Amino acid sequence: MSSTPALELRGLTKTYGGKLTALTDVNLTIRPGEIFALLGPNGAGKTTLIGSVCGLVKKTSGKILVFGNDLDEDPVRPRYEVGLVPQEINFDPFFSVAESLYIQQGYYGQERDEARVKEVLTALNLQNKADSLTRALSGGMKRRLLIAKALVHKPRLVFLDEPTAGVDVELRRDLWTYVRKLASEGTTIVLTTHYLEEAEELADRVGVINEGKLLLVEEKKALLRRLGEKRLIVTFTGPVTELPESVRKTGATLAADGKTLTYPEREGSAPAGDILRTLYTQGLPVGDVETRHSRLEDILIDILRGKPAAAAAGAA
Ligand SMILES: Nc1ncnc2c1ncn2[C@@H]1O[C@H](COP(=O)(O)OP(=O)(O)OP(=O)(O)O)[C@@H](O)[C@H]1O
Repeated sequence: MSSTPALELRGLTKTYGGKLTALTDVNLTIRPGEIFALLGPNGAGKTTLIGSVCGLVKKTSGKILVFGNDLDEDPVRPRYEVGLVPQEINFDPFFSVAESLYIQQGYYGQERDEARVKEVLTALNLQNKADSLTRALSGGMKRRLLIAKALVHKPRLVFLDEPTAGVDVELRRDLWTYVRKLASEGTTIVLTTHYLEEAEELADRVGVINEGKLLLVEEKKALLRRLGEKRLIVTFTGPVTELPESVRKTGATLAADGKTLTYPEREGSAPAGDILRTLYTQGLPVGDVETRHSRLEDILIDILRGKPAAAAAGAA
C-alpha cells in the first residue's frame, strides 16, 4: 500500500464572516487505509473541517493535500477521490434511487456505470428500491442511500459525518460491518460521531477537537491503555484513613472522603484480585466491589476538561 497520506492538513484555519474562528491551525495526517474518528462536542469544528476538504467550505488559510495533491493547485480532480456522507439528507425527492446514483457518477466525472450502481445498492440492501422515488424511502433507507451516493464513484477517502445519527441498532451494526469491509479493502475512512461506542468499535486512531483546535491524536488502543484497560472500584462501608502500603504502591488511590478506592489495572500491573485480597486480609471494611472497562467517554471528558494526563500525547 502506498505510504502517501490520504489526507494532510497543514495549518488549516477557517474564520466565518471574519469573526468566528471555527478551525485554528489544524495539522493532521490521515494514513491510507485507516479508520480515523474525529471526536468533539457540538460546534467543535468537525463539519467545517470535513467541508473544507470536500469543497463545501472555503478555508481561510492553510494547506489541504488529498493523496499528496494540493487542493490549491487543483481543487477539482483530487476531490474525485473523496466521498462524503453528510449529516443532512440532501437528495432531490423527484429522482429515483438509481437515478440519483447515476447523477452522482456524472458529478464526479464518471461514465454511467450500471454494474457499479447495482453493486452499491446491493451492498446497502437497497436493491429492491432502485426504482423508488427517494422521497418514498424510510429514514433508515435514506441514510443507506446517502452512503451509497458517497461511495458510488469509488472514492479512496470517505468522510462519514455522523453516519448513524438517528438510525436503529440493526442499521448501525450493518453500517459498522460495511465500514470495516471498506477499510479492509483499503478505503480510508474519517468518521465523526457523538456515539463514542461507535468510535471505540471502529477507529484505529482518534482525534479530539474542541473550539476549532485539535487537542489530541492517538491510537485508540494506546488511549484506552493509558487510562487503564480496567478500573477496580471498591466502596468501603466506613471511611478508611490510609491504604496498606503494598496497595498504595500499585497506584491505587483513596478518595478524599476515604470511602472509595480506585485502581486502574494496566498491562503488567498487579491484578485487581491481589489488591482485593490484601484489603480483605488487612481487615478493611470492603462493601461493594466493581470493575469497569475504560471507555473513550471517560477519556474524552478528561481531555475536554483539560486534564494534563489525558492530553499528554498531544496532537500530531
Ligand atoms: N456557515 C456558517 N456560518 C457561520 N458560522 C458557522 C457556519 N458553519 C458553522 N459555523 C460555526 O462554526 C463552528 C463550528 O461548527 P461545525 O459545524 O464545524 O461544528 P461541529 O463540530 O461539526 O458540530 P456538531 O457536532 O454540532 O455537528 C460553530 O461555532 C458554528 O456555529
